[in-house]
Amino acid sequence: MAMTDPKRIRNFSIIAHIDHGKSTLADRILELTGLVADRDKRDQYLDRMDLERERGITIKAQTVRIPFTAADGQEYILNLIDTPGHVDFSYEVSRSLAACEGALLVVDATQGVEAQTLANVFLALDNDLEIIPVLNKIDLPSAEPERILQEIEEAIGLDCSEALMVSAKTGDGVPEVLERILRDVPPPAGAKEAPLKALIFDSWYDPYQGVVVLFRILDGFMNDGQRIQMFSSKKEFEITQLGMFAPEPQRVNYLGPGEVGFLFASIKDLTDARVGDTITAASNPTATPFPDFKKIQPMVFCGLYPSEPSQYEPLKKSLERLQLNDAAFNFDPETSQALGFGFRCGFLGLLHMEIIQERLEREFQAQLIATAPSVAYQVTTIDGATFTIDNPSELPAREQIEEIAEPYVRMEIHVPNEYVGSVLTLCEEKRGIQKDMRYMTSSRVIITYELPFAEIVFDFFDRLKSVTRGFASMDYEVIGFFPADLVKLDILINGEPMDAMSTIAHRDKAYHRGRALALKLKRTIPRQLFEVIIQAAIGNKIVAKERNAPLRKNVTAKCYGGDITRKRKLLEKQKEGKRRMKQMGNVEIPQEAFMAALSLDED
Ligand SMILES: Nc1nc2c(ncn2[C@@H]2O[C@H](COP(=O)(O)OP(=O)(O)OP(=O)(O)O)[C@@H](O)[C@H]2O)c(=O)[nH]1
Repeated sequence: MAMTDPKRIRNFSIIAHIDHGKSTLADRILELTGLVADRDKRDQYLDRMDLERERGITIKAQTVRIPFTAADGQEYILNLIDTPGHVDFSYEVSRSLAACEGALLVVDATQGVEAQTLANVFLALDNDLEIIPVLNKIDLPSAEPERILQEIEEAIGLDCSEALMVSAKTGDGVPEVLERILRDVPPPAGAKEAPLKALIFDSWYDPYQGVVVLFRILDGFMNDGQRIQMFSSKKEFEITQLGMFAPEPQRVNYLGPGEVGFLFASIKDLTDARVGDTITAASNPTATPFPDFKKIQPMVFCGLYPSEPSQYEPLKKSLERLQLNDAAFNFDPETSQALGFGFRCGFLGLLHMEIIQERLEREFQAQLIATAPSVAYQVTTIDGATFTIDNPSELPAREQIEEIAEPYVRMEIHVPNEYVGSVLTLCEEKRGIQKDMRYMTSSRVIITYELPFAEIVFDFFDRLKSVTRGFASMDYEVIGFFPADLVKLDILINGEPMDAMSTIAHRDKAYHRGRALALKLKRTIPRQLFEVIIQAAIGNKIVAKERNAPLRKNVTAKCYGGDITRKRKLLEKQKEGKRRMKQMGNVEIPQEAFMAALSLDED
């Protein structure tokens, strides 16, 4: 096979707010170009993992090479590079975009510009991409193409006079999308003679082949069998297989400038092929790697403990396997006085954490106790040492602390104007500092706040959703650590400190939180055969005390006169609860109690 002339290549992504139809449009494109025959067709071909399909989100970037005969009779190669669709993965999105020259900006014609539409557009503009506006779902009676086009022009400043109107569902307008990509997305401009320079925009672990690396060549070319070097670590590997997804993996002997492909090189560790790194030739390395390579840092942490000590080793193995496939996830052994031996795990954000926890339970059937998530804090002690803690129980004693700094995010919230008041109230309650508020259109407002990340970890998204009836969309990025007046809030059960339940709170809120948490725990921890005293403490000061009276009779005796269904329900519920109980001393504590800190404000 001859090397493809870069003039005949177009590399593009699809960017959109969640649910605006990115995956559906990708499916129609594959179908239209004959890549996925009807009988193999399954919806949302690009979302390969079951979990992603169930949740309807795209986590791992996937790419497809699409041969396409244009109206002018010429053969072209379109490389569609899929991007992850959630804020937690914005670095991965930006690296996928860096591998392209253009992007289809898909906007739902019934919804308009949302927070992640804008965030993704900015990432695309940062990467100098040609942006093609595409209005989707025009088959729906509620579509308002005129209004939405105006919104895009006003909010983004993008010329929409030639915007495409499509229905990814029916396929209407999709052929025009392909022709437009050929016309407007510039072909790649790389130098064939220059040293090899390729960008890693995705990588994952395959149990049979080791690490699979997806890359885009900027300059030079890559041969099967070649020795390559990872620029950041200078580690060298020999390519054992070079290929491309068409859409199934297909082996090739070489790839040239502008091409997108995958390689295997007996790489065992995903951290040796990080997204954003530059691949070059071991014999003749490039002097100019891709800029902005960064090792992504986890921002949210929680403890994961086996519910039985005998499950420690299996849990460790499961975590190791998950880590193989996710360079952004990390874990270290930790010991809790209350929970015993377990692991401190770090995630990019809350969604990432949920996904990992779900995968653990699903794929490895591990029984877990997860502690409430926390952010990292920077602590400076009076003797001048500064360090980061990712577990509230590690906070030194008050008298040793000079300063505690917590991470802040800058958040943009898009909301119809009737909900502005509720959003402001919520952000103020969460210690936010308003930075900006402007009308995007006469009825939609963009509110910008700086907020402590810790406050977001505690139930912010659910609250935002409920106060705006689901009409708000948001996007955020971490902007740095800032000092705050923070204290540790401890929980004691029958006088024993429960280190796994410690949280860090702002001094102004700690007292109220302590009381709310104690009350919530009283409700969550089932009554036992003896009295259970639940206390909340700040330093040595007890700020709340609740008491669960001992259980005297059989639980079912509590049920009203012989209502058998209710009785059965209660018993089933108890059984369910049993699976996730942790014996602490002699008190049985259910999983929900460890998460109690997350939803205090609703009560
Ligand atoms: N009526 C109509 N529905 C559509 C159209 N395109 C997509 N949908 C529906 O909109 C929903 C979201 O579409 P997806 O393609 O999953 O959206 P997405 O942007 O890929 O979502 P994420 O993967 O979560 O980012 C699905 O239920 C689709 O069936 C369209 O043109 N018309």
